[in-house]
Amino acid sequence: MARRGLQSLSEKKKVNFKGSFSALVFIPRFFKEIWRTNKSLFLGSAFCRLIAAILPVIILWIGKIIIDEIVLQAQVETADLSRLWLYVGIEFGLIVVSDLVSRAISLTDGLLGDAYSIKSSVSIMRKTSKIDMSLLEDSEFYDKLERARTQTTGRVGLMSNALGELQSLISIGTLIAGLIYFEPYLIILLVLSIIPSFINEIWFSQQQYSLARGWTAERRELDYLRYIGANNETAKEIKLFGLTDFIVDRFQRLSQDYFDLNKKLAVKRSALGFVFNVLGTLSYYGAYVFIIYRVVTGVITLGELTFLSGAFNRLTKNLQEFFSKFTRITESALYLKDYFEFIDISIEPKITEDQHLPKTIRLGFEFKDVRFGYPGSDTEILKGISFEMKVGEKLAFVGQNGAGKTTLTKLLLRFYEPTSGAIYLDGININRFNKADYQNYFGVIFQDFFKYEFTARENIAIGDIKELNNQQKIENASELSLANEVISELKKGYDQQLGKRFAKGQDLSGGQWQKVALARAYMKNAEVMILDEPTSALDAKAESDVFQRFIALTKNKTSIIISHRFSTVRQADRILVLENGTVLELGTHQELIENDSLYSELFTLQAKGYQ
Ligand SMILES: Nc1ncnc2c1ncn2[C@@H]1O[C@H](COP(=O)(O)OP(=O)(O)OP(=O)(O)O)[C@@H](O)[C@H]1O
Repeated sequence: MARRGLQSLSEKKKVNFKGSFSALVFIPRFFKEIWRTNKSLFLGSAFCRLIAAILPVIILWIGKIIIDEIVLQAQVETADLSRLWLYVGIEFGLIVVSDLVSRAISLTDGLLGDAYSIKSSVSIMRKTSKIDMSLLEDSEFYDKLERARTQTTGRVGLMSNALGELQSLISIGTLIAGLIYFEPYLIILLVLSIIPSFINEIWFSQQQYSLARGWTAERRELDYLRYIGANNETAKEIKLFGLTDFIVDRFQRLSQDYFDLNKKLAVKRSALGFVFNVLGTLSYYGAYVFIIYRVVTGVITLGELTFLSGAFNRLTKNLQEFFSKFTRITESALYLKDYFEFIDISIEPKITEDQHLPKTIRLGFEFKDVRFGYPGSDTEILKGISFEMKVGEKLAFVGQNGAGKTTLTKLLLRFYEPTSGAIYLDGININRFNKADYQNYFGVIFQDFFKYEFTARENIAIGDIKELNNQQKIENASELSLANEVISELKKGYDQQLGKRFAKGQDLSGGQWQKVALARAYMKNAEVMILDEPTSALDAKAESDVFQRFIALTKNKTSIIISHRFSTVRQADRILVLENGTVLELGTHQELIENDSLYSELFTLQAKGYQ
């Protein structure tokens, strides 16, 4: 097999220098967000950093005064040490303050980081909920979402780094002022020592980001393999089908490629980093020799030597740190770009949603020559669907697997828009209504409903979450879906945690989960009910019970049932038979049986099976 990863890096889009610097424009907006997260913590952190920035030069200065005082007192006959002890006392005080301030910085950064992380995670969740399904299924978009989501800790790191950078800048400024005051020539050596490591840092972090970004899709696959390889939901099949080696091999192959590329880069970075560091040390010793020479020739004092060598040493370190932090900042700023681009995705509807949603349906829905293919796929799934669903009508969708039944409901629910043709509600194109209001019109249970690992009560209330505390409503809904039978057997009843993920959780059987999920559809008195294979996991008796209740409750209510069970389907007012994305037949059970086409064939086949 080709070494997919190694080959693919060069093929992947690389981010250039300009790209990484341009991402810095997001920094001010980032700080605005942090500022809004917690103003007092932000101010506290900024204040502490300002103190921390000017402390080094003051401490070095006091050190110089102490040395000069010692030299002076050693030369006089009757030494007066009182001033010396005062200076030592001041230095001690400054060291204590320095320690206190650095702890305060860690504390405020930690708290601010946590608060910001919560805020940005919430923003991502809220934004995701507003985004079209078609975008969420687009892999390029999904990668962006993943980068925005997984880089939360990176953004918190960016915050500390960026604030630290400002601190370093002030610190460097004060130290340089000190150097210039005594020995301006030392600046030249300083600049020389710093340039190589700066270039080194920028170049490598650029490569690192390119690698990480180019590999988003593969990392997503790795995460998925890691998930299915060690997960209680997949354990049964993995054991039974002996899939461990298959999954582990796939994981290892993919991660080895990434590891190799990363290793190559890390080794190069360390080796060159070492060489450039030696250059830095060399320039420090150059400066040191120069200063010693100046002391010996009597140009500067011993105290000034301590100050200058200390300041030079600190400066080279600070500058190196400044540049490496700077590259880390440009690197994280690129992730910031992903985050803001995600948050800024326009969710403006393509068509003005200018129509008022009718309180109740007057005429019904009409599909007019609806065609549709999923985004990113060339296959047309619905090929010119036209039919009417009158108000109060119970319609059943029937057809073989993949015929397009669920897709039809997804269009009705406006998860996707038809490629051509349109759907009308009381004669108005449904995309003219406010989407959230329109979707609120429906009570739905999906075929692939989600099993929320929440309590039973919450699982049901999800159908209309603002009614979470309305016990009566929850109980009514669970009676209709037969979920009450399941809940009465749970140790903690409605408060029972469901699923296995959390402590004291109790898992349910497929049919039991389905009853709980079905109750969601009953939570609101929706205008339209859609049940997509709601009873596939139920036993025959439960299915019949559930449907009797459904029929009674939805008398004169507009509803759609998708089912493969004809005992259920035949109870609908009319049945729409889909074949390969087209409407094959539409009529009552009796009409279709007499029609002697696909429906009557499938019905007879199933009826025989039950004999
Ligand atoms: N998100 C998607 N992206 C691309 N293709 C999809 C997507 N969802 C469904 N399809 C394709 O659309 C076709 C119709 O699927 P749909 O789920 O509507 O069928 P269905 O009639 O409900 O089938 P079933 O009885 O198996 O539930 C299938 O060929 C399926 O592969």
